[in-house]
Amino acid sequence: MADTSRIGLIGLGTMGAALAANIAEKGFDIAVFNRTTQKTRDFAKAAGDLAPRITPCETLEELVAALAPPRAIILMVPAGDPVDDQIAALRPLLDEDDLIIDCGNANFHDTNRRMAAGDGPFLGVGVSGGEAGARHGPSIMAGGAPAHWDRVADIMEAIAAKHEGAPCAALLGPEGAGHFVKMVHNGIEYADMQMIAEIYGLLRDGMRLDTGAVADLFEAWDRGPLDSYLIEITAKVARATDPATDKPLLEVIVDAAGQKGTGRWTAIESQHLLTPIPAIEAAVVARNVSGRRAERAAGEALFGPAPQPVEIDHATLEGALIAGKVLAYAQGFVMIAATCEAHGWDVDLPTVARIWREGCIIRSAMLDDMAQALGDAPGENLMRTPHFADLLKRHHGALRQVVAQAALHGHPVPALASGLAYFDAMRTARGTANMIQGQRDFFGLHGFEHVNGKTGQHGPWAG
Ligand SMILES: NC(=O)C1=CN([C@@H]2O[C@H](COP(=O)(O)OP(=O)(O)OC[C@H]3O[C@@H](n4cnc5c(N)ncnc54)[C@H](OP(=O)(O)O)[C@@H]3O)[C@@H](O)[C@H]2O)C=CC1
Ligand SMILES: O=C(CO)[C@H](O)[C@H](O)COP(=O)(O)O
Repeated sequence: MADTSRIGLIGLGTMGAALAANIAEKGFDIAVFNRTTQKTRDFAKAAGDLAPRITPCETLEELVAALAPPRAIILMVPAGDPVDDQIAALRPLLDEDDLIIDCGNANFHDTNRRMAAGDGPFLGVGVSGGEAGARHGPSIMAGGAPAHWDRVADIMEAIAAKHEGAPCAALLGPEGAGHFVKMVHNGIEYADMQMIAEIYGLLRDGMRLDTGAVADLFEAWDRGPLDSYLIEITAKVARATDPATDKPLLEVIVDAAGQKGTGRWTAIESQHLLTPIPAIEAAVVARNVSGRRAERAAGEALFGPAPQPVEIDHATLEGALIAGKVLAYAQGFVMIAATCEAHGWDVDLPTVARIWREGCIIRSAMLDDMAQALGDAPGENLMRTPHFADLLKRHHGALRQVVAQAALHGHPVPALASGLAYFDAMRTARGTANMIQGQRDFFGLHGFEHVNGKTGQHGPWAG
């Protein structure tokens, strides 16, 4: 096998196959390998015009031999042990300057560990956009050493989505910075999806809209300030029919959401950092609750169904989603900033907003303004930047209406409610934690700070 391919890829699943075809289409010779050989053969057979650029390999040795040194090999396999196992199998076959690029949804702590191991050049690269994005232009969030990124930047930029001609791909920082940003991207994705699902619930159970009317509404919203990929596909999902039953597809999909870990990791990490991201956390919790189907049914049998009819005008629902979305993104950006500080990384938030503008699942027209706002006010919470503060001033009333009406009529809207609670808490100069400090001191003599500035103070119960 001639060592002529520019790059290798392991893992021809949903994402790997699409990414490999994208790479070949952009003119780079690629060698591919998959654990199950038949998949490699099927991929090569289906390659059509791209076949001359693709070298299918049936062993790792063949893959390594097919690559021009210094080699670069993408891993597109499930996060966790499969990545470690694949690295362990590959490294002995590679030269010491050959580069392994993990393009899966790795936990960034694992990426930090793999880089620190010093077994050879390594990049941790988050890829977003699902199968279609991987095939035609994803958003690419990389972490690692600039010298390693430079070796494959031309490929990554060629295959990435473009926004106004600029590639949605960037080296965001050292170590696991790319996988960290992808993780927070997914956390925002969870919140965005959950808020949309909550509004869908109000339309379905509160206002008795059929799926066609739901689709019409989301299509209309996609032409306004909410213009985004998730709103667009929400309309398409609502419009779809189940071929087996001819019913609306949404009626035959079980109401229990799956999850692969990135949302949960975001929530866990935020707790370690003491950085509040309640809308994202609420969305993770909502997925966990969704899985408790038998318990929910038992609750309904005991207490009666919660959701009651409610009338909320469409403009108010739209305004609530606008405010909720801004607050979810604001929480995600604050979390990225906090982590950068903790790890000594210097991830540029406007760059993150720009490379999310196209290709990724949370792409949204609002990200243009977010990139601008974060650039104009470095270090500021997005919710206090002039443009988004103005949006929140205009729409927090709608969010409040929706959360209040939902609560009064028994509709669970945890992400919207958490977004609102965050907004209210972050605009309340005098909070209520003085009571908590008093209680802590009462039962544990933990001490409190006096308003006169003296710390380590105690109440009259001490001593
Ligand atoms: N699907 C999506 O929308 C997105 C997924 N990702 C991430 O991309 C990665 C791949 O996801 P996706 O393509 O959806 O997954 P798929 O399940 O479609 O494919 C997984 C691939 O990994 C291979 N594989 C699985 N386990 C092992 C193992 N232990 N050792 C070697 N190879 C293995 C499979 O090979 P085999 O054929 O032998 O089973 C298959 O080729 C994941 O980290 C995922 O989180 C990132 C962005 C979006
Ligand atoms: O990374 C992605 C999108 O950006 C993947 O589709 C991921 O699987 C989504 O997360 P989950 O499966 O937990 O919903």
